[in-house]
Amino acid sequence: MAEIAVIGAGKWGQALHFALSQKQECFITSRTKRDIKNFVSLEKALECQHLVIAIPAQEIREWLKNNFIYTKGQKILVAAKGIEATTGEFLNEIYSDYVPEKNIGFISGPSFAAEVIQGLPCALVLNSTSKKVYDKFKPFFPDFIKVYYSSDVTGAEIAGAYKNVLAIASGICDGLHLGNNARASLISRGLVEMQRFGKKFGAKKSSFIGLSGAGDLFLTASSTLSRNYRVGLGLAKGEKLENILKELGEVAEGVKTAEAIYKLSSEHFIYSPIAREVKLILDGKPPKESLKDLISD
Ligand SMILES: NC(=O)c1ccc[n+]([C@@H]2O[C@H](COP(=O)([O-])OP(=O)(O)OC[C@H]3O[C@@H](n4cnc5c(N)ncnc54)[C@H](O)[C@@H]3O)[C@@H](O)[C@H]2O)c1
Ligand SMILES: O=P(O)(O)OC[C@H](O)CO
Repeated sequence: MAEIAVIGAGKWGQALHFALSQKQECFITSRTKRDIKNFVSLEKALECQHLVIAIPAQEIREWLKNNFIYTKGQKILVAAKGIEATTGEFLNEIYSDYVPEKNIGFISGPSFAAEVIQGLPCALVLNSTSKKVYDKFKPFFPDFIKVYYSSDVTGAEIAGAYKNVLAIASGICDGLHLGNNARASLISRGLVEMQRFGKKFGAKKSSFIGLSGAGDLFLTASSTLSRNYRVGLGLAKGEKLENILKELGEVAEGVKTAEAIYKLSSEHFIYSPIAREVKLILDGKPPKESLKDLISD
């Protein structure tokens, strides 16, 4: 029996499959058949003792409900970064109905799939309340990926999801040609904002200044390799969200996560001005008006 399989063959699933195939055989599966080495059926993938699930945040509840059978005590790594918009639930809350906490971990940190799939150096954090999950998965990773351990699942999840919303804001800022000063201010205020949001849910401060927070935020909010940043660029040009997403053809988790953060911030009275303006812009507010409101706040 193979040891490890990736479920979901999008950009990140394929990059993780490439990385995890360096030291051992690694299977991959997805809902549509792909021409990838070691592509197998879902049934076969689920027989593996170690699973890496790279299905986007907004889809995972339905996918788990319809496809997931947890009978073998598998160890699971969740590779998505997002918060469910309809409920405001974090991924660890959704997965808790299916997988015991001691057998699940969450990947975070700056990691563009396009670079990982070229074997370029990368540092990730494996977040789990059980260090045994880290101990199991760490040996599977290739030498070009350094994997750190953290027990702060909530902090890593919030940081990874929130930075996508801030990357949209940063894309808008650059798309409006507001300059480097403005972008640096936005990113640093964004870091404070996500930390404040995380505190409300019991996240550790240290997660926000490390790889999961600042690391991933600096990466995503300053590169056109980021889908979320590119959504921001399109919005600044006045393009319709629907068209931007169609052209992107890949998931930009920040779009739905902005809704989730807006909902959670309203319910828990958290001051989240940047995420709020991103949500309003996604709903049609002109970006220049948002800027005025942010500065005068
Ligand atoms: N691409 C990156 O650089 C990167 C890096 C780190 C984390 N992530 C995160 O990983 C997740 C996946 O991103 P991606 O880059 O692979 O996106 P993608 O758009 O390239 O692929 C998404 C994949 O999910 C599958 N999928 C979508 N809905 C599904 C459903 N209902 N059932 C089964 N499969 C479904 C699609 O078929 C596709 O293969 C996102 O949460 C993203 O934020 C991406
Ligand atoms: O392309 P994005 O914006 O989904 O970002 C990808 C990763 O999360 C970067 O770490």
